[in-house]
Amino acid sequence: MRSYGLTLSWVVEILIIAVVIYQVWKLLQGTRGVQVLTGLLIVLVVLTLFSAVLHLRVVTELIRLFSPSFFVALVVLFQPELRQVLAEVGRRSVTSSGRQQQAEVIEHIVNAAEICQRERFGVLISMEREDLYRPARDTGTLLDAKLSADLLVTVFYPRTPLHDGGVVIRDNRLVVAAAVFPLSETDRLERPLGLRHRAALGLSEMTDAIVVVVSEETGAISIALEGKLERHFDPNRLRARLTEILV
Ligand SMILES: Nc1ncnc2c1ncn2[C@@H]1O[C@H](COP(=O)(O)OP(=O)(O)OP(=O)(O)O)[C@@H](O)[C@H]1O
Repeated sequence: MRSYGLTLSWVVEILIIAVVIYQVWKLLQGTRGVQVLTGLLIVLVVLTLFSAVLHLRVVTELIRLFSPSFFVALVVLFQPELRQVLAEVGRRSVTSSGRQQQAEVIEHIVNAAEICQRERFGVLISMEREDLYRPARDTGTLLDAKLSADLLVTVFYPRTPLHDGGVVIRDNRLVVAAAVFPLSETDRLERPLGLRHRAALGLSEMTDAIVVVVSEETGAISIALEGKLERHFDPNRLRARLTEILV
């Protein structure tokens, strides 16, 4: 019986391409680039059909020449979305030891926030993810110490040299303390919230960091994420929310 050349590797290849196309399509739905992509594809398909039917040799040759640039244009056009997908793949492939480490980091932060809330110490903690905010390293004091709740409470103890400003945590290291974060220019910050919260918000607008704030004045715990301030956490809710975002 003729197999029409359909080998197992063909089937696998077709399946891979179908899955990739479906995932890319799902991801791009609703993004600003999808109309441009649809437009480009329509133009390309119509031109290819026309040139095939009418034997337009020059147009066919031009399409053949410019097809590779089309894929480069796609990468440029969807650079933010592609970055997001790759980051997501990276996050999903976090090993169980990575998850364990993140759970420990969260525990240190929650314990420190609880103590600082009780003692009314102002706290500003950035948990870095993909993006690295270089100015924090330039303005702050480099520590690169293993993270612990005690270390955080010590750093934010008032009237000590490092308590002013924010700390940056990457993985399970406290990288820098007394760092200056960018201030948000939003006019939607509620009245009693001042510069500490504005700095948390500012950093979350510029990077993908999760920023935890404890108010010196009220002890209220907040999270700044993607330019939004989530407020009124107690330690348990803070643990649950950070776990939801990170683990
Ligand atoms: N750009 C910044 N980067 C890092 N930390 C900052 C920045 N601006 C202010 N801070 C911190 O915030 C403190 C001032 O807090 P301020 O009282 O204005 O803010 P707040 O949001 O009202 O905080 P709280 O509720 O704790 O009083 C500063 O002493 C400093 O530690």
